[in-house]
Amino acid sequence: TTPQKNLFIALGGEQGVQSLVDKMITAIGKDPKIFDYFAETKVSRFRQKLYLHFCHVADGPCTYDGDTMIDVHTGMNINEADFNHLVDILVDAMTQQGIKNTTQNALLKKLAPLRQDIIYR
Ligand code: HEM
Repeated sequence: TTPQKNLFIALGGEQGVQSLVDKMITAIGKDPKIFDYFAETKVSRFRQKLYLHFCHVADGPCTYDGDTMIDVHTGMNINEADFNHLVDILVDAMTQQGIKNTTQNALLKKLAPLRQDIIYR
């Protein structure tokens, strides 16, 4: 047996990742610090694309067909504090869902390199 399963499976598969995305969207909707960025966002598309993106990043059986991280975040001028804040929202969602720390860290490690494509664009 392998101690670390496929990350997508460890995150709870389709249901688990969908639920993470839903929790994040709920949290963003109530968040005074970053809600303004999303004020004009079409939630149905964001929900679908964020799911596909996480699924793809976590080596799940998905093809991400959304815009590139650079393209989508260009013009937003997201700073480090706001980036970290969204990561905190993700961590809270994973913790609420009972995802263990090693699994949380594995996803965060895969997302970390994207930071440079997202901030100060
Ligand atoms: C690891 C961090 C992040 C990832 C993986 C990520 C990923 C994504 C994805 C997959 C989309 C959908 C793309 C599409 O519609 O084609 C998206 C859209 C968006 N992201 Fe991010 N994002 C991250 C960080 C952030 C941060 C820190 C902010 C702002 C504080 C942000 C603001 C937005 C907004 C406002 C949209 C919607 C754009 C629109 O309305 O079309 N993102 N992001």
